[in-house]
Amino acid sequence: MKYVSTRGLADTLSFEEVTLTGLARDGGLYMPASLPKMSFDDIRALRGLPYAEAAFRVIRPFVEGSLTDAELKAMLDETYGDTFRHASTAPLNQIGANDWLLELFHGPTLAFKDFALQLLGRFFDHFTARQGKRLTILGATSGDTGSAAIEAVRACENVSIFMLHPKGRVSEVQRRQMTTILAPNVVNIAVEGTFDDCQALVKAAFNDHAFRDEVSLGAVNSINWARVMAQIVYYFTAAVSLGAPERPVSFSVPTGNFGDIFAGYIARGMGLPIERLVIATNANDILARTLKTGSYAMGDVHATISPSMDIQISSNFERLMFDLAGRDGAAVRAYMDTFAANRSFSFAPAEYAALKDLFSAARVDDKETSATMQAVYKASGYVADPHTAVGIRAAEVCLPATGTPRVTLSTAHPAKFGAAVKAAVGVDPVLPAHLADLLGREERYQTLPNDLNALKALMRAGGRS
Ligand SMILES: Cc1ncc(COP(=O)(O)O)c(C=O)c1O
Ligand SMILES: N[C@@H](CCOP(=O)(O)O)C(=O)O
Repeated sequence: MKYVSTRGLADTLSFEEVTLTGLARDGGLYMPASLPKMSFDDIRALRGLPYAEAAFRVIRPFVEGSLTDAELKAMLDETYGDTFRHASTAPLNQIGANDWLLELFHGPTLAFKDFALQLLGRFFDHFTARQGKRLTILGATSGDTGSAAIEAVRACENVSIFMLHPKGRVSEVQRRQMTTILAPNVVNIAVEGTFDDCQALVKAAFNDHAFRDEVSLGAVNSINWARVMAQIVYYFTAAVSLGAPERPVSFSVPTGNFGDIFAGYIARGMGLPIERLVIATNANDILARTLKTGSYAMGDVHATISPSMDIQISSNFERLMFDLAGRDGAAVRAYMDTFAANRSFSFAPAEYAALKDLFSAARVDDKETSATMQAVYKASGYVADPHTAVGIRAAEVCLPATGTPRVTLSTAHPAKFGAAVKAAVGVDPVLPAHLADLLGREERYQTLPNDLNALKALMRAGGRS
């Protein structure tokens, strides 16, 4: 499998190279040169398989030429074996006659990010050892990627990680999940700014080619194709559990950086019968507005009770733009240049029509999020986290109540957002045993202004200020 950049100017790479490269050198994101297809027979054959085996069948074509079957199998068995606390890894939980939650929070850091990052850590170990290379990871987090990435690489021999989070804008549990990991290869940085500022710093560091080569920069955000790839799998396992390929399924996906829902879009492109994909946003609604108007226009970042989605610039949207624009890198460059200059651009009419054909979208504010948490709790006793509640409400708004099953991705454990959950439903969600003493652990992190030079200096000094 070969990978091409959305901006059309960077080298075509193998899976191994893409995984270690992160952002393409032309500033774009890597995409598979063509999508592997799964026939209805292939999809049917996933029924009842252990998660790791289903993952093997879905992921195998994407890594072709970089990993042998035996290597991939071993990594998937390790990733989805003991590290997840639920026997079915990604269980479905029925909360209404036609409504299911796909619970993706049974991994070590209690959010869907573990599905991809536990695997990515193993790819890093394997490829850096094979190449005799060290990697300096620079990541940005609105709360969940950070802890999942740190957990995944803390024991990697050839990797160090610098993780940026927006100061005061992540929950206490999220912050502590990152800052209490005191391993020598982990540096946590609170940036005086928003998640978008953190993500812009990461991209600016990658676009500084001299610096990127000097420190051998790598990515754990969904900039890295391997992240999206791993997240494709659970769309297949959920859909076949509900009767696919004979019965189509719709998914509602709490969305920030557009990575998780983009994985659903890829699953559909591979042949999975997905009737509708719903983009569920909180008050940071750039994507819902884009669906309504055809213009992708930057707004202000609002702090919400679903803080992991407090994002305006959705990194992976560029991957969709690439497809909408007929995989024309020059067209994507023109859109991104217009966006950089004006903070907005408008899709050509045919592309806008295609976008609306592919996705629905809804904006769910904090009041509706809390009301949804209350309604779900009252109806079924289920305690949903606020991000999941955004997804549940968006499914209600965008999808018919009967017919095609509605599956909402449940992206985080409620205990990560205890204060918001308590305020909405009066229940104090309990952290699992391995995190029970989290609030008493020693924390270590540094604070930096939103400044690339300050960040580069800190990284050059190995995290010692
Ligand atoms: C709990 C939670 N839900 C949803 C999202 C949105 O996912 P994505 O950024 O892939 O759209 C995030 C962060 O990315 C998250 O941490
Ligand atoms: N919500 C994310 C933001 C980063 O998204 P990513 O999927 O690109 O890593 C977070 O929790 O950090």
